[in-house]
Amino acid sequence: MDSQGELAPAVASILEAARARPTPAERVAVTPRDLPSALARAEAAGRVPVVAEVKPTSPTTEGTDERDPVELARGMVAGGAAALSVLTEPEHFGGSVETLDRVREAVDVPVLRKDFLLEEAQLDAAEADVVLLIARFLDDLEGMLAAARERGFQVLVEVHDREELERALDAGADVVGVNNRDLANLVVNLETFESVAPHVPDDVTLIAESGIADPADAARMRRAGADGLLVGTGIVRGGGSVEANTRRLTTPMDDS
Ligand SMILES: O=C(O)c1ccccc1NCC(=O)[C@H](O)[C@H](O)COP(=O)(O)O
Repeated sequence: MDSQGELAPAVASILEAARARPTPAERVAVTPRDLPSALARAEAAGRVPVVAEVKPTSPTTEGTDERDPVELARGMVAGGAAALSVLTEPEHFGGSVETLDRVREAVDVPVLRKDFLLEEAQLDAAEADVVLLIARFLDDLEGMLAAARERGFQVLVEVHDREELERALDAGADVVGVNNRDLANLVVNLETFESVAPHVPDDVTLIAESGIADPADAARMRRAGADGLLVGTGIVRGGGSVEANTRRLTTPMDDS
């Protein structure tokens, strides 16, 4: 075990690749589309607020999705997604900054850059509306949060337990994601969100991440307090078209 706790070999490999990635010299400045408002608008329109993820592959997925990410993104928006997430990590998730650029150009909803950012200069690799910062991997979370906001980004701070939640709140996070995937073994368990959510203040936008496979899972996460749901696999590998899979999740069940 290291200072970041026990990590699955795939996660250690993701971090090693992130440390080795070259950083851009020029600083970006973005005018973001607002994520909390987009989630609220979806809810007001009677939809479950879903952030749908363009996720070509991952350490827990077989094969690579070769479909055009822009077509997938358009299908997700047509299916009612309030916002999108685009993986930009290339080595383990098949993502790219170019994909993010193309998707953001093609849609008008907020787009989250999903990556494993470890240092300030890595923020400058892409223009997105929201960037993900994973509390576990950032000793100076407050510094990275400030650096991201200075560039105009909104920030989703990801946590996995109450201790990380306290660090995120102390650092000033106002959008928090609780990831149901255990970084030690990559197993997803929706109880993770349920155990952390009650401790999140009401004025923080709260997102449930990972392992949401069907409308019953979505309703369960909403009942536990999620303002938004981040869904990748259930939409891109869900059996039907991406549009149909997204609509299935954005349509409330009777009890949600
Ligand atoms: O998805 C993985 O296999 C994975 C492995 C190691 C670290 C992170 C990983 N996923 C990142 C994510 O947080 C998810 O892509 C995202 O929350 C969507 O999850 P899902 O709906 O379960 O695809």
